[in-house]
Amino acid sequence: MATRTRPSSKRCAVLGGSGFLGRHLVERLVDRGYTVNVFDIRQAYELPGVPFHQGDLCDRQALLVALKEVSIVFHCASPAPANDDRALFQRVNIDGTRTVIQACHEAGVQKLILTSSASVVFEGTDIKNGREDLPYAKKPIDYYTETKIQQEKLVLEACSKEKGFLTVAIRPHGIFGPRDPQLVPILIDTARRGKMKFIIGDGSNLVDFTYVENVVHGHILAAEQLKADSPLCGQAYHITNDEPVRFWDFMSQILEGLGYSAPRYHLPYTLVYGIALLLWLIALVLRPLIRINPTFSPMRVALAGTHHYYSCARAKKDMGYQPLVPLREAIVRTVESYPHLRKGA
Ligand SMILES: NC(=O)C1=CN([C@@H]2O[C@H](COP(=O)(O)OP(=O)(O)OC[C@H]3O[C@@H](n4cnc5c(N)ncnc54)[C@H](OP(=O)(O)O)[C@@H]3O)[C@@H](O)[C@H]2O)C=CC1
Ligand SMILES: CC(C)CCC[C@@H](C)[C@H]1CC[C@H]2C3=C(CC[C@]12C)[C@@]1(C)CCC(=O)C[C@@H]1CC3
Repeated sequence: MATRTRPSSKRCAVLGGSGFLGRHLVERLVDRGYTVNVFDIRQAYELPGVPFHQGDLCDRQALLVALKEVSIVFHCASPAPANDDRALFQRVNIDGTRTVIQACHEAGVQKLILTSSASVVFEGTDIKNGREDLPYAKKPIDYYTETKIQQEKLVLEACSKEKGFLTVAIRPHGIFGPRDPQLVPILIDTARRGKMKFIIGDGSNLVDFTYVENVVHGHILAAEQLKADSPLCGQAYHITNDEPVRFWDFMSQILEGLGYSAPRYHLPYTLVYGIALLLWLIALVLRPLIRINPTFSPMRVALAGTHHYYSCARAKKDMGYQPLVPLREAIVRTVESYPHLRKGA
């Protein structure tokens, strides 16, 4: 094997660095004095002093260029969860992650920080203050979750103190904040189409929504504290705002903040879930002829109608994690960042 110069511990690469979380991570890393390479299938922005490498993470040769002399890799690339393309999830989240691990070995990378998801343990039923020792979902609710589970296992199993390759998985939940392409835009689009009138269930279910800067903070802490003698090696960590909130109160605050009415009428959870499942099956059967993506997918209905909040005690204990931005402030900042989605804009 060719001799490699030892990479600086502040030299990193962000895979998926054009995405919502990835870009916030890149900006914070640059602020903290890291040298950052961005790798993504598309280039969404330019940042002075930040080289951009466009490529597919399934392409090992393309990855190797971006990983040259890098010591830390943050892997936060994934197809969007709303996508229903099983083959794409398999290719990117599973095969692609194998390729990332292999490329890290070849490039002499020392640490791999994976953005996993708290939903790897979610099966569509209540989770209250769930800890990381909950078993992976036996019946994952969609292809996204199924492949995030396999991806997390691959990364954590690759952790090897002997080889000097350390890995950790961060499991955020319900990330939101400026430039998020999912939560706020989908919510407002649904409201504009007159479909945000109903609360699914009794509205008392508690959920974690996590401000993007807190998720970034969790990733950087993990990278800085991941050492051969630390408890972080090969472990998964929930990173949340540590302030579970009623799902429908959170949605109402965003809606009202942007000038829309909050939903008021209740519909039984099982009825809505049954309809969502039926529509999903119809969409599956019709797929060869037409692609339909119903707004209320079974996954979204389950997320909207059950408790699912997670303990981040392990992250507090092992890496001194504390959310930096409280929920109330995070909602204000988020609402202010979407003037174009305000009612009447
Ligand atoms: N948003 C959330 O609430 C949560 C997200 N996560 C995880 O956080 C991570 C980041 O999510 P988020 O920022 O919301 O997602 P984004 O879709 O905004 O970012 C993911 C980025 O990865 C890119 N990408 C997709 N496929 C490939 C590929 N084959 N090669 C290179 N780049 C690729 C995407 O490009 P393109 O857009 O063109 O597909 C996109 O730029 C993901 O791993 C996700 O699973 C976990 C918990 C919650
Ligand atoms: C139409 C409304 C009932 C819901 C609108 C908001 C939803 C789009 C979001 C509410 C919870 C979010 C969420 C995710 C995506 C966006 C929501 C469904 C994830 C599935 C993103 C990826 C993950 O790893 C888990 C997230 C859970 C919460």
